[in-house]
Amino acid sequence: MASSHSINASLLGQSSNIEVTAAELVETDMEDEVDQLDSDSDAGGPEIDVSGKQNGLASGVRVPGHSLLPAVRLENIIQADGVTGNLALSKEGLFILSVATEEFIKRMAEAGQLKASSERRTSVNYSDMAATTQQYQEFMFLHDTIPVPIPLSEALQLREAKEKELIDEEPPAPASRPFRPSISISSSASAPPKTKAKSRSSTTNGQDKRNGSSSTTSRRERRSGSGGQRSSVGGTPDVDVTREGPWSEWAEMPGPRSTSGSVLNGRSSISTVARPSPLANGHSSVPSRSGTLTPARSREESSEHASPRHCPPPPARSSPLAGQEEAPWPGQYTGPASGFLQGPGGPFGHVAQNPGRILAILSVSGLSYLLPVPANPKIKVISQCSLDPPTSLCGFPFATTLIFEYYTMSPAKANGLPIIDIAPFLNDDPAGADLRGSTAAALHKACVEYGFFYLDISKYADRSVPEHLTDLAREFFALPQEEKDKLAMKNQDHARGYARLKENVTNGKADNHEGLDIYRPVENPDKSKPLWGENQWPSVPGFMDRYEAWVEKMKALGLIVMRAMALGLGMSTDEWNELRKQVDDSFWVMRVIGYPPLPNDYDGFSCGAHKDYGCLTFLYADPTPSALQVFSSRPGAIEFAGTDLVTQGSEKGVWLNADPIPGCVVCNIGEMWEIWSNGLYRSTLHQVVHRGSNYRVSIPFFFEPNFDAHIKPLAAALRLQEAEGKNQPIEPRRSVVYGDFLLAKVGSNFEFGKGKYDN
Ligand SMILES: O=C(O)CCC(=O)C(=O)O
Ligand SMILES: [Fe+2]
Repeated sequence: MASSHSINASLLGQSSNIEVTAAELVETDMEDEVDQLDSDSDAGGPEIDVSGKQNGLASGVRVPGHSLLPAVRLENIIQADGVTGNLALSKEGLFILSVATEEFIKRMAEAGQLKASSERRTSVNYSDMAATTQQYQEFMFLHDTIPVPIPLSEALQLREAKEKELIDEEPPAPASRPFRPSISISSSASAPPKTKAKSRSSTTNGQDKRNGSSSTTSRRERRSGSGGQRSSVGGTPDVDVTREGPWSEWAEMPGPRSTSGSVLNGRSSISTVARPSPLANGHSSVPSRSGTLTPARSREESSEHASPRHCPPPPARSSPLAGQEEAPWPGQYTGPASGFLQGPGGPFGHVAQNPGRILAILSVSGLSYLLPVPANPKIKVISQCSLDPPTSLCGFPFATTLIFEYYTMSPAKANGLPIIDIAPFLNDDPAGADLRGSTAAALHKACVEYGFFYLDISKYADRSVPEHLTDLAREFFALPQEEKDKLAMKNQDHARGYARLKENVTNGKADNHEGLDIYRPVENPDKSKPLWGENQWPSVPGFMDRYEAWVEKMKALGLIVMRAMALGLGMSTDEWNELRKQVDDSFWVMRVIGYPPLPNDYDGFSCGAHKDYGCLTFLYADPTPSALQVFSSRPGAIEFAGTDLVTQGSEKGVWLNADPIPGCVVCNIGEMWEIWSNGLYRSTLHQVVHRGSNYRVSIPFFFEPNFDAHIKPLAAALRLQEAEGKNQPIEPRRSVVYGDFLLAKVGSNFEFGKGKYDN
């Protein structure tokens, strides 16, 4: 025990500036494990050759075909964790593991070094390593293992306040009562965040402003209350696309990682049992690059490994949804180590700020509690843990630390946004015709009802590709400001390039993000013409190539989805061919956006409420939860929201979290589709409110019509509306040439920067 404390202290503590991690406050019994590992070697176990000489290598030299990591060390770790059960790892398996581990060490060390050098330091310290788990998707799974340190005084204050709050909320149970951990969270804590209902006038061509006072535009339309009319479409198959989809794929995958008090050896010492998962044995699973946990083991197998010592089965009454279908939590796990203790709003700030994945720690000094799980149908207990033995830290007794994880119903179910698998449209296999029909119908329904949906592209694009793009984006955003400013939009046509933090203004308020806009290249570029300049690419190695490849992929996806939508609208082949001609040379735009956390007192949003003005947006975002919000006035959504109704324009509704789902992009339709569909499809308001502690990156790709496309209501949409309206002829409403429409928006940006454009 002492050994781990001393290691922690040496890592974290400077006598003048003592820092502790949240994990230290949540004292665990992992010291036992550390001691045990140490004692392996102490007791004459295999010598650990840290020099690599065991492999005949000079220290520190990586030679292909050899590993610096002694196999015996890896074997010890694997055996100590019981990772492979009774199965032995072959020599090759072990070797590959050690090579991969070396690669991991290298990458993480490089990431830490990058952070240190960005602050002009020569030594990489703890906080640099902790920062990597905030900044790089591939290390985010270590979020709780290497929590960002907070000052001791702050941590103690938070803990004290938290304890006081808990004691105020519920009296301790009689001492004789059997220990039945539970926790009380006020129901308001589980409700979606209250976002300010912003009062904005309804403008048809809302203008964005840059630099606060300017009259320039960003690439978003800022309209409120001007959504497309909702109408249901008769005769369309009513397909429920909120299917298991990726959920079923993940059913065998671990959900959120068990809260780990472990700091140094990276092994979790806390187990979960309420929802059987490979984590039930208390081990950190092997992460994929996305930070999701990959090894899929059967439920039986995982419960076998459950440690009864740490994992009492949940009380029968623990879950108000007991017996209902268990759904794994797919999003990025946000552990108490940072989110809870450091989240805005102090203790429970995390809870309030992150509905959907509520975690709570109850540290009790010598008391047992029976606190009722709130009778709130939105809350489902997914795991609980108790830690023993009783211990103390910094003089504070910790008789028992309880950790509960709650989450509201799975986001797809909670937010109701459909998940649509595009796979049937990836080929023309005649056997897939039925599936294509139902997918097209599902798309139609999603566009009528929400204007937003998840597009499952897991069979189309490897997840690692956009993940890598976010890493590249982080590299770019981590550059010194003056480097980024070299790509300023004003150096080109005022549309292509980099916009600083808060430069983009929505609804009169500066957005708390920075971004890089890349547009479809044009022939004969001329930066003196709006939109007609050249793209400005960061010099980050690989950036341009990787992003260009993604653009190609997304352009092709645009055509695939358009075809599916044409089918959903009941268009004939000829009609589709006509529509295709309007989008086959898309004047696409790609944004790379970086969002620092929104300051608590910030009078604005990460990205204010707006509608996208083009055709289709495919949004890939890192796994940060509770950032992108979609406005919905559907009755189901309102019911879910309870009292959190907000008014946007003339509509009452609710902001739903559109958290990322692995393998999916969030897709929404822009205003061009409102025109094509004569208002049948909705272009929906959305906003970003990123209150997490990490730096969020998103990469929306805007698949737009051709520059010269003449957009007007499609005959198929009018037919549908007429059928619905008992065959009364419907007047087409609006029509625009896309390029003119775009210039009207972005042109004013140009005028602001350059003086009036005169062609
Ligand atoms: O970052 C996001 O999640 C959304 C960004 C967005 O809506 C936009 O750029 O239009
Ligand atoms: Fe948007």
